Amino acid sequence: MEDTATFERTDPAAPLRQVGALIRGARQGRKLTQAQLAERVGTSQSAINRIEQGSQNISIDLLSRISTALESEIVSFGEQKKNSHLRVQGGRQLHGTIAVRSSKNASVALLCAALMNRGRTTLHGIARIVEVDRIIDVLRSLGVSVVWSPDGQDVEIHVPDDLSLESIDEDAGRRTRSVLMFLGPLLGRYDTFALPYAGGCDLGTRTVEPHLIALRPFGLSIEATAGWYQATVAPDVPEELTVVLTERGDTVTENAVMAAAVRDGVTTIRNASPNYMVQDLCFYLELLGITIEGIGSTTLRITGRSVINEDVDYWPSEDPVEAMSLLTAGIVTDSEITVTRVPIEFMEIELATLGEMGLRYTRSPEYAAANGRTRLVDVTVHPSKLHAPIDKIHPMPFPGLNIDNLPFFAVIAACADGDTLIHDWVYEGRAIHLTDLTRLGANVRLRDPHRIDVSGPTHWSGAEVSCPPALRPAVVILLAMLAAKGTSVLRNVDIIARGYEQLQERLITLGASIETFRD
Ligand SMILES: CC(=O)N[C@H]1[C@@H](OP(=O)(O)OP(=O)(O)OC[C@H]2O[C@@H](n3ccc(=O)[nH]c3=O)[C@H](O)[C@@H]2O)O[C@H](CO)[C@@H](O)[C@@H]1O
Ligand SMILES: C=C(OP(=O)(O)O)C(=O)O
Repeated sequence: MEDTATFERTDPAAPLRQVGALIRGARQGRKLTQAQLAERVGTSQSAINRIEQGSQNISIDLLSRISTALESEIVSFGEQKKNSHLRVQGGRQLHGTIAVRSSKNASVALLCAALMNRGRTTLHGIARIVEVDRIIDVLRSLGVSVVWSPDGQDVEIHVPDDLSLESIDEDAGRRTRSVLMFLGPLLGRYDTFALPYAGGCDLGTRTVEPHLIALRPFGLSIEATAGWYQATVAPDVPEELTVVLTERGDTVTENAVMAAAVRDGVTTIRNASPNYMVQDLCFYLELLGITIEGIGSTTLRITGRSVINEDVDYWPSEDPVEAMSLLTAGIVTDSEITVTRVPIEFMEIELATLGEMGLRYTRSPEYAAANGRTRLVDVTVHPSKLHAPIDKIHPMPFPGLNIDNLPFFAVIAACADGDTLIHDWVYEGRAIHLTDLTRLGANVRLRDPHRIDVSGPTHWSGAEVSCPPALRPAVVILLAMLAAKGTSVLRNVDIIARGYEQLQERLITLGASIETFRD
């Protein structure tokens, strides 16, 4: 077995944390305490603790002694990147407390929005995930200075007067759908520009048409040619504008909000998404001096400024989808765990639905997130006898059951007594990935590309599964492996890091047995 790290991250503290996590994983895999490992390599337990946390520099010499003690090559130099896989010993109860981190979707929106500010933007506690790295790569290729703090927690962004649009990192741009959110900020600054076609999860066709419809009233017209969106911006846009979105989509709303923020005028946006990432974006824009009425509703009235030059600090709020993922880990392993910092406004329907399925849970009084606006609670789930809901489970734009939280109901329904119909009307191809649960013993039947029937309870059994090429289904399979007695292997798990920061390592702190290995 090989546990190795390759250093590709833009966050300077990331390699240390990555190495620390690999050491912790390999040590736990060999059932050694920190004190026992310290004794084997001739150092102190506290030094091993700091190394595992990624908060202490480590010499090549000590690294090599640790590698020998753990019979594991922790770091390889100069080799090609190898695919990562997970080996899970499932069927164990989890215990303890785990905190939700900030969201992928707000982080990427805020990074794009920072393009509008000529002053300094510091984003605190930003999610350290691959999706963030990709957007940062694109920003840097445009000449934007993006600097991580030494502890890797915060990024400071300075935008130059002129962006080098011609040198945009095409490859990074193509791998993230969020690059679409450059449209809104850029149309406030340039008459013509080009962006590479946007990527994202393999969820079936995801149209860009709603973005083009939303931005047309701002003067934007787009021609799609050979893998590029060629944008042209007309000059004479009326001061007072009303934009009606044809879809209540999250990133399309963010694009319209940014286009409205970066112009002198008043824009009313109807059928806006009031979802969590849109709210985070609006809170940041308010700090930039933009007036926004109706935050959290479907009608936004925005008074923008064509020149924005403010030094601001912002803390994106906690991720409701990560909250759902962590709660699901507790639910499907029949455990009592506490998930802290749950953004409750965006989890209420999920918890109500779970309550109807028999989940016993308790929640703390509310407290404020670091942004001072989002309401958080701690949720403790208790082992429960689950039953299928009477009605089908389906998502809706906020305030409905979150579209990205839906896949977690598949593995939960598989633990519940009875038949559950799950209807993912949103994505053309996501429900299909959930049929991989059958590999672990679940009874999941695909009615059509949008609907699955799940019959439980499941007698889970360990299996080897190739990771689905979609973020949430990938995590759903991993969580099912935690429930399945015996050994499972999840192959090619790199996609998980697109949206989760050190998920495997954090599940290990709850008592999960997960080992990372490479080809
Ligand atoms: C970076 C980011 O923030 N990504 C989120 C964002 O992606 P994003 O905003 O890119 O979502 P899409 O535009 O792909 O919309 C998702 C799907 O929902 C459909 N749709 C959406 C709204 C609506 O009123 N009617 C409708 O039919 C779209 O046609 C599409 O098939 O929103 C999605 C839906 O919440 C989430 O899964 C993504 O995690
Ligand atoms: C679909 C998702 O994200 P993206 O829009 O980044 O593909 C997701 O977060 O589940």
